[in-house]
Amino acid sequence: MTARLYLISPARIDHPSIFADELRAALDGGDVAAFQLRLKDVPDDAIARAADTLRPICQQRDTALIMNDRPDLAVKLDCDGVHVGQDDMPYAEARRIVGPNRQVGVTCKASRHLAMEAAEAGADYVAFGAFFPSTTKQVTSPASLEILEWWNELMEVPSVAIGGITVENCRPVVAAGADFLAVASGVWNYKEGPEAAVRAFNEIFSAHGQP
Ligand SMILES: Cc1ncc(COP(=O)(O)OP(=O)(O)O)c(N)n1
Ligand SMILES: Cc1nc(C(=O)O)sc1CCOP(=O)(O)O
Ligand SMILES: [Mg+2]
Repeated sequence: MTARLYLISPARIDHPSIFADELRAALDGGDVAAFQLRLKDVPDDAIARAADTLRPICQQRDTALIMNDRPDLAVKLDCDGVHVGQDDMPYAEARRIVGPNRQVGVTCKASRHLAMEAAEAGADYVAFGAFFPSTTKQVTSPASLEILEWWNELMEVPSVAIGGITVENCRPVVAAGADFLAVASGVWNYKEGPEAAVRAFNEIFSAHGQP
């Protein structure tokens, strides 16, 4: 299987209806497996407004809507899943809140042990990072491609690679066997715009899948 794109939102969406046009454009660029609503330092009612505006766009394109950090809001706002980090809450607590029918993804940084633990507990995917310096988040755990290769050889649970991934630098990450590439800045700040970025990522993924 070749890689798929997992799009991460900007940390602030001040005008959901304006951002909706950007998201539509991005999803017009091609396949996007998931869109994570990753709003930081924003009140719950603003997260709810964004989710309500963006959910139908995701549903129309078959893109899973994933809530960051907050399993309670994933349920309340009818998201397809939640992503939790090591400082958010344990996997088991997130699963208890969202139930069996929503996805739970877990940040595993650059740790084989954390990833094994999450997969064995039932996580739907494990996220490794950061593969490159990021302008979105100050990253503290540089990850190397070997962890993706090792995981790909050994495990069925999908891997997500994150951190500073761009159209220009993504090829080795794809070749290492990541199932999903999670990208924020590399799409929203792409020189030719989000639609062109998603198209370019998908062209790289398809080319890699060719015999
Ligand atoms: C797909 C994906 N992978 C990793 C993260 C990072 O989660 P976390 O460590 O909880 O950091 P914040 O994103 O909450 O700042 C993610 N959000 N998504
Ligand atoms: C949210 C996040 N988590 C990371 C990790 O390493 O766990 S890196 C990161 C930032 C992702 O945005 P960009 O694609 O702009 O670097
Ligand atoms: Mg988090």
